Amino acid sequence: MNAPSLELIASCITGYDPNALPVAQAQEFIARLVPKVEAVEQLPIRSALGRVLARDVISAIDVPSHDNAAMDGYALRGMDLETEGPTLLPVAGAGLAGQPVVSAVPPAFCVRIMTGAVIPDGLDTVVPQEFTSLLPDGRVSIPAGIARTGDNRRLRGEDLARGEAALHSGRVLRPADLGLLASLGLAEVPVYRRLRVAFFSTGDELRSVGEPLDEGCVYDSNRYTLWGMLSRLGVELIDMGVVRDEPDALREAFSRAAEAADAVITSGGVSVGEADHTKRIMAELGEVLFWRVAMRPGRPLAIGRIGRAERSAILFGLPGNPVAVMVTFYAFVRNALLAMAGAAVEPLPVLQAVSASALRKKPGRTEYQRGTLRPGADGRWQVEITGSQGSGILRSMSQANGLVVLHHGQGNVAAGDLVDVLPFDGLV
Ligand SMILES: Nc1nc2c(c(=O)[nH]1)N[C@H]1C(S)=C(S)[C@@H](COP(=O)(O)OP(=O)(O)OC[C@H]3O[C@@H](n4cnc5c(N)ncnc54)[C@H](O)[C@@H]3O)O[C@H]1N2
Ligand code: MOO
Ligand SMILES: [Mg+2]
Repeated sequence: MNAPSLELIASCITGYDPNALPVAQAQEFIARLVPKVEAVEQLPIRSALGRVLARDVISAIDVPSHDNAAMDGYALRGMDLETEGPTLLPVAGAGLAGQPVVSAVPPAFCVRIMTGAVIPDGLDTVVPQEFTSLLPDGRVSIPAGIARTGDNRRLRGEDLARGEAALHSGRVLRPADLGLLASLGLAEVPVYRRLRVAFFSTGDELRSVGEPLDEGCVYDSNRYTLWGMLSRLGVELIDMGVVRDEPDALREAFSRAAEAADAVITSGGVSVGEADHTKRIMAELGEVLFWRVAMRPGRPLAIGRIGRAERSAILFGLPGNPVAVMVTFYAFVRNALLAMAGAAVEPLPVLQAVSASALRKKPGRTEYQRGTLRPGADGRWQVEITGSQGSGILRSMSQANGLVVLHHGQGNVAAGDLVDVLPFDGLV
């Protein structure tokens, strides 16, 4: 991969300011920076759920392969329908799904037909049996005006015609897609190899769950939120644990991570404190642009590359504060990893909701507030902020079901104003 330098990418971004980069510019920068995996593997379709399709899938057959009935009833020729009075037709045979009518249907005859059965040649209309009556002489009676030519007929190729693209490369395969692939008779599909993502927490104060909590320490929660968010993206996870705020330990961890992974995510040590070595070590081993993104939470953020050119990994040095980790993941890392994995990244759904309270907001940065979305009595969505918004307060994140996005240029919000909300369900 021929990777341009970070400075070159940065210079392409208009009005680039490393001290207060607007979120949209940071996203653009990252989109230019990330390479896409190239290796492709062939997988049985069930194993491909959640994986990224690596080639367009073109249908080799018509689906369905024949015109067939959409209802249980009688198949007939539309031209035989009387306009005045009932239509009376003798029955020439029966067709079931998988057991077609074998002989030709004579003119002015109908056949008994079940849903999914092939419509015999020459017939074009299906009348549901509940609209008909069977006369003692064996003829079927269809009242006038209840049937029209072409009713209840599913046409050959109406789902997918031979030669049509069923799915495009970059598709993250969903349950309906597995069904669609199966309906084409495909047992396997080509998908990109899974993206490998290494992650670790940095900080002398961090203890892992299961360890005693020493004086002045906190449990490492970032590896759990990251694990959760990454798991939902379907990437291969390499959990490298907690790394102490020591340059040698960090050097060793970064080198190992860059060898093993396509992307490395760390939390902590990217600010200006005395133990904030992460950024410096990243710069020593790779190329780093340290931004103060104009956002809250998540202002300090180190993005770059690490390792040798031919085996370099993309680096996301996230701030240590637990909510900043999640917000920066949603704002930048999610889409970047999807793009690296070969996925066609779809814009996230944004809802407009009525803010239940006034919100203080300074123009000139993007703010993300944790909120609860509920349907309001007037049919509009309502959003209420979930308590303290400090970037170390995980509880208000856990209580929320979405992030209120207060945009770069936006100022204070009054109670009753409409705000944009990113529902968590769409996020990861
Ligand atoms: N003088 C300045 N100080 C700070 C600034 C600044 O601009 N100037 N920015 C603040 C902001 S905003 C953030 S966010 C943090 C980012 O700090 P670091 O990335 O250096 O992270 P740490 O200092 O290592 O930790 C910050 C905070 O988060 C806790 N933490 C860290 N890792 C974890 C973890 N895995 N699990 C749970 N909690 C974690 C850590 O104990 C600290 O309390 O800097 C501000 N300071
Ligand atoms: O980015 Mo920091 O999270 O505002 O505290
Ligand atoms: Mg710090």
